[in-house]
Parts: sequence; C-alpha cells; structure tokens
Amino acid sequence: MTRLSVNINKIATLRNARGGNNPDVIKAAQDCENFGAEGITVHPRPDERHIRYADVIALKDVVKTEFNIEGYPDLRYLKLIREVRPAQATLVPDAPDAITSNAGWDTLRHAALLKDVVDEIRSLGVRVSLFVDPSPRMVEGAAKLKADRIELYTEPYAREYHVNRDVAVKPYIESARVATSLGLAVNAGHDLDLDNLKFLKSNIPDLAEVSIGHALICDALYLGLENTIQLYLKQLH
Ligand SMILES: CC(=O)[C@@H](O)[C@H](O)COP(=O)(O)O
Ligand SMILES: NCC(=O)COP(=O)(O)O
Repeated sequence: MTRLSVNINKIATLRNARGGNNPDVIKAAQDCENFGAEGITVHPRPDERHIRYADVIALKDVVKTEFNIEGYPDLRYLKLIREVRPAQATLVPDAPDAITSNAGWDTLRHAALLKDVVDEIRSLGVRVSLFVDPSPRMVEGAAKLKADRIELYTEPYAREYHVNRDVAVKPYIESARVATSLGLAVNAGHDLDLDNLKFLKSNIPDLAEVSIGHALICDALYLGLENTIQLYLKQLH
C-alpha cells in the first residue's frame, strides 16, 4: 500500500496572506485526515513563509495518522524533531532561500553531516527519510548512512512525464530497485499530481508513501478538499 501524505504548507500560505487564522491549518490537517489522508506533511522553512514552527508544535497532538516533518537539519529543525517526535523526519538539502525544494542530497559528499543527524533522529524513535535524486549512487549513500527510507525527488519525472513518460520514470524504477535491495523503503514527492501519479505508482508498486501539496491544494480549489483527496487515493489504491 502507498500512503498519501497531504502537505499542508499551501494552506498556511493562504492563511499568512492576511495575518489572521483563516484558513485554520489545524482544522485543515484534521479535515484532510477525516477525508482519507494517511499522513500529514509539513516543510517549515527558516523564513516561515508558510507553515510556522509554532504550527508544527500545535500539530503534534492533532495529527492522528503519520506526521512527516521535512526540512534542512539545522539546529532549529533538530530542536523541533526532538520536541515533536513525528513518525518521520525527511531531510532535505534546501538552502535557506530556496523557493522550493530543487535537488536531493549528495549522500556521499555530505555523509559526515548526515551520519550524525540520521543517528540522532533515529535514536529518538523517529524514522528518517533522505530526499534524493533518482540516482542509484545517492541511494547507496543513503543506505550506508542507515537511513530508513529515501524520498525520490520527482520534479524531473513530473516535468518529463508529458514528453515521454517511459523515459521519465526509468531512473525512478532503477533507484527504487536499488533501494529495496539495500533494505530502504521508498517514498516519493514533488510536483506529483492527478496526471502523473498513477503511472509512477504502477511502475513502483512498492512505493511506501507519496507526499503531495501544491497540486492537491490547487485541485481542491476546483474540486473540493474531500473529493480531491479521494481522487488522489484512487490513483494509489
Ligand atoms: C521536499 C519537497 O519536495 C517538498 O517539501 C516541497 O518542496 C514543498 O515545499 P514548499 O511547500 O516549500 O514548496
Ligand atoms: N515531499 C514533497 C511534498 O511534501 C510536496 O511537494 P509538492 O506536491 O508541494 O510539490
């Protein structure tokens, strides 16, 4: 089974536009779960332009499915993970000023930094996933670091999907195969949508989780949140 984790960053973007509490991200997380989401993902960024660190702490006792906190493992992120102890920490190499995630880790070059962080987070009983490009070498590096999972960065897949989807998915199939052979479970995320999700899933049947935010929240504007979540679930189950 592939779990659908809904990334609620964009709900916080809308809330922040007016400075009040509409829409309420706590209620939105609860509603996503009630509508069928099997996880909630947040990616707090240093400028708190969407989800805030305080939101993440408030969500700790609210999320009943799997809580996944993404981010660059700086001191503030690590403090948050110690305090919240989510089901999963997804480590992403984004620079503080990145508009959105734009690459996976170089798990070989950054092995020294990642080793200590992965060990510490795992010792808290929190599963660790490393965000990587679809490269068998990077997957092997993640396995050496004793991560639990990788999250394959799917922006290149999403971009190329409409050009040649068989070519687009190839490196993902190979990377997932390497990951599975090394005992790593496989997540995927970034720019997944109602067009490209089913094909990814059919090519990587053992996909453990997808985290989806931007397209899902955009679709919800037209289709409604409950209906949209059900439509995404249909692509996966
Ligand atoms: C790691 C990843 O792909 C996502 O977290 C994605 O980048 C969403 O982050 P933003 O909502 O800040 O764009
Ligand atoms: N890890 C990917 C994620 O949480 C959401 O990415 P996107 O769907 O907003 O591109």
